Amino acid sequence: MSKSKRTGARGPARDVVLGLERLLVGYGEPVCAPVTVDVARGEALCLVGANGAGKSTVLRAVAGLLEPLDGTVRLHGEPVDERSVRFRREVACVFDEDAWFAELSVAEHLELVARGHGVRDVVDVVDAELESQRLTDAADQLPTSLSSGQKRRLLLAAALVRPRSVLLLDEPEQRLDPTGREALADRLLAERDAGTALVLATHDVVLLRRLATRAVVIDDGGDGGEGRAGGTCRVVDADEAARIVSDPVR
Ligand SMILES: Nc1ncnc2c1ncn2[C@@H]1O[C@H](COP(=O)(O)OP(=O)(O)OP(=O)(O)O)[C@@H](O)[C@H]1O
Repeated sequence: MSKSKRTGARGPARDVVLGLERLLVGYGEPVCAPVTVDVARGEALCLVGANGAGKSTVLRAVAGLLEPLDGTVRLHGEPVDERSVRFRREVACVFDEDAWFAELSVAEHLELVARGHGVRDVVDVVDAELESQRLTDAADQLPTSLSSGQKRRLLLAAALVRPRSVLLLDEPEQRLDPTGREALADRLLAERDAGTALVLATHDVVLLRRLATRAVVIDDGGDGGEGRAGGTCRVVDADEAARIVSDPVR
């Protein structure tokens, strides 16, 4: 695929949605070097790096779930505030969490999320997403009775039945079989091309190659993630990121 196709809306008319400015994250101590990057409508920024590099921690700060140690995250130029209605309306997250109401079925969960976000035609929207996630046959099951891959697809469905301009995903490929990974890549590509700004942590080079417009490579400086003295966060193009993920010792 040509670079111009993959870079989508990048260019003079970029409409920046998210801005990370010398964002430093961690738990008391930084887990990685500061990161400065922005993401526009129709772009997908991938966060790549070894286990423990800090990808989820950066995502949590972008989602407003973790106070940065330093620097800022801005949504449409305003500092991120997870409590703000605009932020919650615009930002959908797919994190690795199992938070289900024990007594609600798969379909009822999705209907609750869609209704809570003011979606019209809730039943049609939920049915379409169940179909897209291959969960139609499981619509009446309780989420706790789903397989781990099905639970993952339910989390994704919950983010996709509601309005959003930003989609944050933490290793969305986890626990999906090859068919599920292909479907995920197709779905996220359509999402990106519809104008959503995506930020995702991933180890999946296929997803990276198909989806990324740019990437942040988080490198712990070879110290196994304990110290950050030699660590870097580099913004690279998608091809460079794919090379690094395919061959991490380079
Ligand atoms: N709640 C926490 N409290 C303290 N340290 C944490 C916490 N969560 C993660 N860490 C540490 O922060 C560092 C970065 O973890 P993080 O989960 O962000 O890495 P990651 O790049 O997402 O890794 P992976 O690819 O394994 O998912 C690790 O050293 C981890 O042990």
